[in-house]
Amino acid sequence: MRMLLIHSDYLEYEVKDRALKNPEPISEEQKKGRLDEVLAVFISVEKVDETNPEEVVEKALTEIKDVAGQVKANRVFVYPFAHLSSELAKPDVALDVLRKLEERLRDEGFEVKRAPFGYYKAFKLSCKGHPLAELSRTIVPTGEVKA
Ligand SMILES: C[C@@H](O)[C@H](N)C(=O)N[C@H]1[C@@H](O)[C@H](n2cnc3c(N)ncnc32)O[C@@H]1CO
Repeated sequence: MRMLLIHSDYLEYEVKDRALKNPEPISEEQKKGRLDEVLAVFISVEKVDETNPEEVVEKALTEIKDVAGQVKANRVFVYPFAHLSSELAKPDVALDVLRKLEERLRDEGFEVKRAPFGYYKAFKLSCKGHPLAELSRTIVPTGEVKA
């Protein structure tokens, strides 16, 4: 899994078109979304993650909690983003991982939104620009090699 974490004044998105034959079903209200004062986490779920998705979710949770603690963010925006890796996991595995990560972040007390999966989306982001505002993390199941 590859994550790009951007501490932001806000992140907002608007669904434009489907990017997969079977995108995630969404309600009318999910077609647009915004969070202010948010840690935006752009995520590519990778093929290697398929060997142990549960472990990758927990490792991603640990990393996000660590960064959120450092930048003092209590809101997280989980944003499916297929452009951080050339070794993408299958969509059904990726969606399951992202849904589980969203759930676990909520368990830990974060206010969480997740952008819809399988769509082209317009988005606006305002990065805060402080030294920890732009970070990346690579996570793999134990025993796998980071590409
Ligand atoms: C396109 C661009 O504007 C938009 N932002 C986009 O990336 N859309 C992606 C993700 O929502 C999702 N998706 C599919 N596979 C994956 C994966 N392995 N990991 C994460 N997302 C995935 O399916 C879409 C097409 O790849």
